[in-house]
Amino acid sequence: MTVFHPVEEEIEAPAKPVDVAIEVRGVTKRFRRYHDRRTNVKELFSPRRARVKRHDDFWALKGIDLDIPRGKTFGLIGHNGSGKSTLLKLVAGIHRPTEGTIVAHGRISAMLELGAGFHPEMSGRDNVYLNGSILGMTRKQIDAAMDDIIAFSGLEEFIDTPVKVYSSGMYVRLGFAIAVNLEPEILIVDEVIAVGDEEFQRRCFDHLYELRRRGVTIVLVTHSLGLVADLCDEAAWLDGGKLKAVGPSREVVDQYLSAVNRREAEAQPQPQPENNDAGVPADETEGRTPRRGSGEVRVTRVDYLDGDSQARPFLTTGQPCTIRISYQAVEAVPSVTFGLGFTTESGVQVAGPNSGYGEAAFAVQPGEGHVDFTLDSLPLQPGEFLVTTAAVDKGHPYDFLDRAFVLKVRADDVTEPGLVKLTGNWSLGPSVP
Ligand SMILES: Nc1ncnc2c1ncn2[C@@H]1O[C@H](COP(=O)(O)OP(=O)(O)OP(=O)(O)O)[C@@H](O)[C@H]1O
Repeated sequence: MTVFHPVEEEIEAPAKPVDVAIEVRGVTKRFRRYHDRRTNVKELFSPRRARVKRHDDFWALKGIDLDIPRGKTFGLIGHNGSGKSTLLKLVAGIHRPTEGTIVAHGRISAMLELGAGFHPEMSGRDNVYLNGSILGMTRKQIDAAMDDIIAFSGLEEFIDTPVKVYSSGMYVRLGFAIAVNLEPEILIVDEVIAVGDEEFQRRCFDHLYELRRRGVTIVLVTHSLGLVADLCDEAAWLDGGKLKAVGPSREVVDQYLSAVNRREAEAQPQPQPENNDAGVPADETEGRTPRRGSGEVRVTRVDYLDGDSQARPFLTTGQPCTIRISYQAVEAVPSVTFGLGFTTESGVQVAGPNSGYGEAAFAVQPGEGHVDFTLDSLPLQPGEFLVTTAAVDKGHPYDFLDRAFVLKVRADDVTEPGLVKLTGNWSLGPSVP
């Protein structure tokens, strides 16, 4: 699990900048993907077999230029397969770049794949010595750190057992305990912390914050964007092996989230009243949602519009939006109050706005029409909400559709805990000595 790299190979320490821990220059990485394309007997004996191409070149990284500042915590984000782990492995010296150079100014301690860097037949304790010596530490130095490593790992009872019997969580515990306690100058962590249990993860993060305070350069790959925004000073976004953005972590996370949302919106068909069932109540399509009411006015669909009045498959936290309730009235109804209910899958009622009773109620003419509920800023946080619609008059239901629609909410920036985002102003009062 833990791979330590002393200052060596292309990771030389020239008398160069003091403010950059890792310099990545024009780095590309090509992987050969081998495959046997002989799929039938005829092909197997064909003389042309020799000319069949047996591998593809795959460029996992393309022309990466990056400076990772010394003493900063740096996050790498991007889709699955975008090249994050490959870049970490190049920095850790596990792979060599196909083109370009990587120079690391400092002793690297890396926590990459589960089990890498451990000898399975050796005990946890002996693996600590092994990793420590690879890192260039003396036995005395390792002895001095041993108690802390064992305590941090919580593996007191297993430390003299061969690591081959460890669970994946135990590997992570020992690996992280070694990586952070052997005084790295540059710590590289690839997602593996996520394997540990809740309590251990919290301890890891506390320790990462502590290392950060001590000025250790940390490079982190994670899919937790909140963590990147919180813990990291800067971040880089990789997309298809290319560097898409680099800069202050919150800005990069926001750009990435916007792009993910855009992609999702493009991938999903826009609800079209004529040919799409997306906004049609479930009972109309599957006959399963409880519907009640006298039926003079019936809700026919719900659409979600963005601030430009465009129908969207989802709405965005903090952005202006309109929820459009379409209805059909079989006769003129002088007083209709329209209402919406938002409920989580687990049944928590989040909000229930209505258009107002009595004087404020709408007079509806026969035929089709719609009512808009418009918000300057959507307070719902990302997730899926079940939407109930109601068309009533002072307690008399014309139409009530219980949780018949789904509203998807996405975020363009980092979200807060909870179902809703409260916007308000904070101010500090006078202090009393
Ligand atoms: N040793 C290898 N041989 C061939 N292809 C590889 C090898 N290692 C990685 N790849 C390919 O390179 C691409 C980038 O992989 P990488 O693991 O760096 O992505 P990632 O951004 O870390 O993804 P994830 O978020 O899923 O961990 C992938 O398409 C992967 O299949």
